[in-house]
Formats: sequence, C-alpha cells, structure tokens
Amino acid sequence: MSLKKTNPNINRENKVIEIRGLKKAFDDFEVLKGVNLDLFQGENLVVLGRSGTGKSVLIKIIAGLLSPDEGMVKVLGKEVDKLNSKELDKLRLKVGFSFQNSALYDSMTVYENLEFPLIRHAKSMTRAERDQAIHFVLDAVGLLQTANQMPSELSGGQRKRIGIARTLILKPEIMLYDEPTAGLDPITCIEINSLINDVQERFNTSAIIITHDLTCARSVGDRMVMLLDGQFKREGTFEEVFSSDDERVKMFYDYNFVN
Ligand SMILES: Nc1ncnc2c1ncn2[C@@H]1O[C@H](COP(=O)(O)OP(=O)(O)OP(=O)(O)O)[C@@H](O)[C@H]1O
Repeated sequence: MSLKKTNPNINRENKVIEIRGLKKAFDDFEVLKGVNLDLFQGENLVVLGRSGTGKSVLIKIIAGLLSPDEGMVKVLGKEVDKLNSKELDKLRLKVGFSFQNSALYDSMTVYENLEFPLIRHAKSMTRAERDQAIHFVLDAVGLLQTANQMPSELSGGQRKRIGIARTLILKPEIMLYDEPTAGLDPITCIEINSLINDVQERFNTSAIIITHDLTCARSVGDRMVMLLDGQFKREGTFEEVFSSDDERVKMFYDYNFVN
C-alpha cells in the first residue's frame, strides 16, 4: 500500500479553513458537538469516521450549503455565516466540491458538462478560452478522448475523473472530496488516489477528503482526523490515529482496512 509523500509546500502559517466550536443539530439530533479543525494551505487532510457521524454535514457547512448552529467557520479568511448571499456565492467558487455521485448532467456531453460552469460563472471568457480551459482540465485528468462522449458511456472511474475536472475548471483554492473512491474497483481507486495527489501538486490546492477507504486515506492524506461522537478525537498521521486503545478506533480499522 502506497504511503503519501508529505507535500513539502504545506504552509502552516496559512490556515485556509479554521473551525472552532462548530455545532450542528437536526431537530433534537446533535450531529456536530463542538468541532475544531484547521486546514493548512497546500495540505490534504483526510476526515475519517463511521457512517452517519456527520462528515458530509461538515463539508456542506464548509461549502456554505448548510449553516452552522454555533461556532466559527472561517474559509479563506472569511466567516461563512457572516457573508451575504453574493459574498457567499463568490467564496463558493473558490471551494470545489467533488460530490460522491460525480453529479454530471446525463443529457450533456463531457465537453458540455465542463463548459456549463464556465458559461455560468466565467462570463467574460471567450469561446476559445473556454475551449482551452476544457482541454486543459481534461488533459489533467487523463481523459481528453472522452470530450464528445455522454456520461452514460463512461466507466465509474471516468465519471469520477470528469466530476473532478468539472470542479477544477473554476480553479478552486480548496477541494472537498466526498468519498472519492466509493464504489470503485481497487485499481481504479489507486488511479483516483494518484489523481488527488496530482491535483494537489499541479493546481496547488488544499483539500479535505472524506473517506472510509483506509488505503485511500493513507495514499492521499498528509494528515488525518477522526470524527467520533460529534468531535475530532484523533488527529495525526495514519499510524498516530490508529495507535489507539479506543475500541471505536480499532473497530473502524478492522472493518475498513482492505489492503
Ligand atoms: N439535511 C438534513 N436533515 C436532517 N438530518 C440530516 C440532514 N443531513 C444529514 N442529516 C443527518 O445527520 C447525520 C450525519 O449525516 P452525514 O451525511 O454527515 O453522515 P456521514 O458521516 O457523511 O455518513 P456516510 O459516511 O454514510 O456518508 C445523519 O444521521 C443524517 O441523517
């Protein structure tokens, strides 16, 4: 199993995400009970945790798709719940959200799927500039040849790559990956892990990666944190996180470690 080579360009002086005392409940159900988290510029941070522990809720709050009940959530220096909708829209463009199901439009070709966010958000771009940007991201994810294909003609791994390309096309500073390897075969998982590391290097992004896949965690994470009972209770390298006597941590390892 490949171990992530820590990115030497991580800037610990620059927190691109800073979260303090974050709480979020749905009716009486408290999901996040005081989460503290820092993401440093250039870092790939893996968020681990059992199903239903609130990992997706956390990244939806970071992306401004859900609002926090309490606490501070600062993204790229801005407190998200203090922004008006225009400011929030502007910030959202700097935070690329790669959804679990890739979220491609089935009725559009790959090219059109990539052009759509540019037409919507980069109105000043000419057609030729859009074409160049589309070719650039398609090349970056190794799928130039699929430009005229429909999403239904792609494999699961290819759809995932196009989903990542569509996120990258708006040049985000932060990438949020929700279960990037879910449902993929082991070889395709390795390819996606390597793409996540390529994106970090080539696009100079910082990222939060949510995963159950410990091979993925180990291959892409410069650092990892584990959400237990609504808070981050373990933090560090893969070895540090799992060198714990906590039964919940041991169980998580035993059930999810496949390699
Ligand atoms: N919009 C919502 N309304 C009500 N409850 C919600 C909402 N979003 C999430 N929840 C609840 O919050 C809890 C945490 O959900 P979340 O999707 O963050 O889990 P997760 O850790 O990402 O799990 P998984 O690994 O299975 O994706 C779940 O019990 C879920 O039902």
